[in-house]
Amino acid sequence: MSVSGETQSSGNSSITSFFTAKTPILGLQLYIVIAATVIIMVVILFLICLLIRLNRTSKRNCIGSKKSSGLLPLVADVIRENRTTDLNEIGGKIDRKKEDETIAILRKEAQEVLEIESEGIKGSSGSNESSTSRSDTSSAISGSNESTNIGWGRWYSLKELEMATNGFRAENVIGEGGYGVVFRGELQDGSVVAVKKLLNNKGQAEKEFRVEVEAIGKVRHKNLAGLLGYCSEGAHRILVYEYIDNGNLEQWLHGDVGSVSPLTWEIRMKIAIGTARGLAYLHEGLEPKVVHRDVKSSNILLDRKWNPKVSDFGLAKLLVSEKSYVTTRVMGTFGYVSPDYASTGMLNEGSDVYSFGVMLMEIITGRSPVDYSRPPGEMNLVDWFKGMVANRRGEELVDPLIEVHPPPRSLKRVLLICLRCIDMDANKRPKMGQIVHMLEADEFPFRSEPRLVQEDPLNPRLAGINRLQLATKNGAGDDDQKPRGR
Ligand SMILES: Nc1ncnc2c1ncn2[C@@H]1O[C@H](COP(=O)(O)OP(=O)(O)OP(=O)(O)O)[C@@H](O)[C@H]1O
Repeated sequence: MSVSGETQSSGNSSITSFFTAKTPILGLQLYIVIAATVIIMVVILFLICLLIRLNRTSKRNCIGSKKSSGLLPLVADVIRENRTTDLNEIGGKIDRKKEDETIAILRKEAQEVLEIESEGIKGSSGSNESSTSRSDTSSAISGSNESTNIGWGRWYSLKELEMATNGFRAENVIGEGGYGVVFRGELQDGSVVAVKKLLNNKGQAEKEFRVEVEAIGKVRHKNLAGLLGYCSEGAHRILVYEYIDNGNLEQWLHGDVGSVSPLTWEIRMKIAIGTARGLAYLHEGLEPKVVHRDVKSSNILLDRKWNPKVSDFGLAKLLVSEKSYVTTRVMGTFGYVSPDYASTGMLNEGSDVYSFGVMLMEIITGRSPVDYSRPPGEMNLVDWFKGMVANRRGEELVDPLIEVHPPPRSLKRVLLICLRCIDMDANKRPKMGQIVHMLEADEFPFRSEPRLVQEDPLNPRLAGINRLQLATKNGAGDDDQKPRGR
């Protein structure tokens, strides 16, 4: 018993001395080295597990997005993440729940457009000719070897677009912008499209062009002019859009429409809200978000029911979601570009919000952002507008061509929305989703269907502006749905 006890104690002491023996590692005792190694391994294992977990989550998100791709724009959780704390609204706080509802509605609207298209039903403009649906267009030349379905839309051959536009004839020209000429085109089945022939002075490579167009083409919302497809042959770069048949907002605001504008206050607000919805969808309903970069009245197309459709994605660039801005060449149109974007070239949604604010001022006043024909203090719309509001002369801002003035409370609210949009501090500007919500606030009495259709669209007072040429070419004179000057 005592021998075995001695043996045991000598065993214990040899184990102890083994573990307490000094090692070559910094002269530390063995048990300390073992303990440190174990701790390090546990930490490493923990980190590996964490990484695996994170990786799985991101893959799941990716798969989620991919599942929604194809025809469906990528709708991501980024909407929630993008929400800033800047929710102070005029006269109170924006209700977050309502804001959520707004985003949900935007998503639903996008989904509806896709469903309509996939069912091959005509678009929502109410006109037989306008808003040719993608399915219509797809079926237009089905059977042609040259046509290719590209998932979200169509690839068009140069030949069929030449045929559609009578060889890109001058008579088919709807208008010309900084990026090319827009033609009215009629496909073989009679459906009408807008064919935008890009200047391609960049000599953009086919692949680069295709990548950009593919990204834009998937975007669908009832307040966005939908891209139906494209053509890329040789040096030709052509975009094919749904045709919106009632001109653009600039023409209606600044064209010769007579002494009373067909754009009543209610119609103007309908246009403002629809435009805000389209932009909110670009900013908050897509992943990666899309900044338009050239929000202005000539890029707001109108259908016969005064539904606005934001057009011209030629300038739109996709933003990578991790970045809050991208630095790029300053683009946009004089008078609409936010001072921060112009001076730094830093682009984010706030630049669009500023431009939207200027456009809202234009909608209220009927004045162009820059008008050299006015007295010096009134040439710059933003400066004049701010001065008028500061001097409590808001009532005088309303376009004299608006026959029935808005209720003072509604007017005041919209004036203040304008001012918030053009805040010099880009971070203080509201998000487009918030603007939708503010514009739709209950105080506005324009929930009911506005006076949509006015009288003679061929009013000679409109003769100088493009829309009349458009209307005439389209045979719009026979359609009693079209807007009329009074
Ligand atoms: N999908 C469309 N349906 C009907 N008309 C269109 C369509 N897209 C553009 N237009 C019209 O074609 C004309 C030229 O448009 P475009 O977008 O090329 O130039 P812009 O907006 O006037 O100038 P910028 O290039 O500086 O944006 C405008 O009158 C516009 O209203």
